[in-house]
Amino acid sequence: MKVYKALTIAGSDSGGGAGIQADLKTFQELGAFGMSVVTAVTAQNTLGVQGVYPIPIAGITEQIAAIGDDLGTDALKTGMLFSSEVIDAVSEKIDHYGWHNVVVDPVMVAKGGAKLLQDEAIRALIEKLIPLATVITPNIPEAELLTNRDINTLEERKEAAKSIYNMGAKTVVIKGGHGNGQEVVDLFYDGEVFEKMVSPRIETRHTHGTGCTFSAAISAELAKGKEIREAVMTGKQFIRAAIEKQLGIGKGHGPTNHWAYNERG
Ligand SMILES: Nc1ncnc2c1ncn2[C@@H]1O[C@H](COP(=O)(O)OP(=O)(O)O)[C@@H](O)[C@H]1O
Ligand SMILES: Cc1ncc(COP(=O)(O)O)c(N)n1
Repeated sequence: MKVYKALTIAGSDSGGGAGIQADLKTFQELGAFGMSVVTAVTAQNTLGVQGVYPIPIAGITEQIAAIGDDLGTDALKTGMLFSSEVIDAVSEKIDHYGWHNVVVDPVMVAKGGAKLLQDEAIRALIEKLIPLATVITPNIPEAELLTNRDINTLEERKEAAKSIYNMGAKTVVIKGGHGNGQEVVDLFYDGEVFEKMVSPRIETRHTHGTGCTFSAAISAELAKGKEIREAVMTGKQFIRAAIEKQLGIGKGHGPTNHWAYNERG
């Protein structure tokens, strides 16, 4: 049996809806062997983030080396990286191991408002990590911070996608979960064509971990050798099912349902 390996380099969410936990569940559902590098531990649930405990840099680079020197990986994603020091160290290691199929989810702020990336780290993201990205998946507020401009119209979103592409990412997907209207439009750009990936907007407050799950699904598909566009389409189908059949747990913004895509829950 061919084993497809996928790695997540991200923060831990004790509540299980986002971060490392969402990523590993997604990898499992899509048939990839999941591995993880924890960059920070968060005390978190559906009500918000109660605490952030960053892992020391040596602890992060040793976890990456443990994987790089033994198992290797077919694809990886990055999520919460927290500081420019972590971004520098992670980028250096990705380069060192020559890892391809790199999905960058430029996580900055949790849905409840807690900061998951320090302000000054945006520069490191642009200079070090984005040039290594096969796919980058900012939401609209993240795309605004990366490009230093407001995004209100589709035209402005296209301009932002071009600008992020010019920072060195091979493919840019600006997600539309934060917009409003009947449809959710994720804008895909590969340097040649723009494609609007459209699905009905599901009315719900249970969207904790949607970005994490979406980027993890893309990584699992890339690990299996799928083309980038196809991987993003599957990511969109996976997250749509997960939101549609959300679990209704927790007192606040609940997690999505990682079983739903395979119709097991
Ligand atoms: N209410 C919704 N209905 C349908 N799809 C959604 C909804 N909210 C988010 N999505 C999808 O989930 C993915 C993550 O989007 P988004 O919520 O913008 O990211 P983030 O979690 O990073 O803020 C995207 O593919 C988006 O289309
Ligand atoms: C550890 C961790 N990483 C990422 C997110 C962002 O979650 P979302 O996917 O809802 O933007 C989070 N809340 N916690």
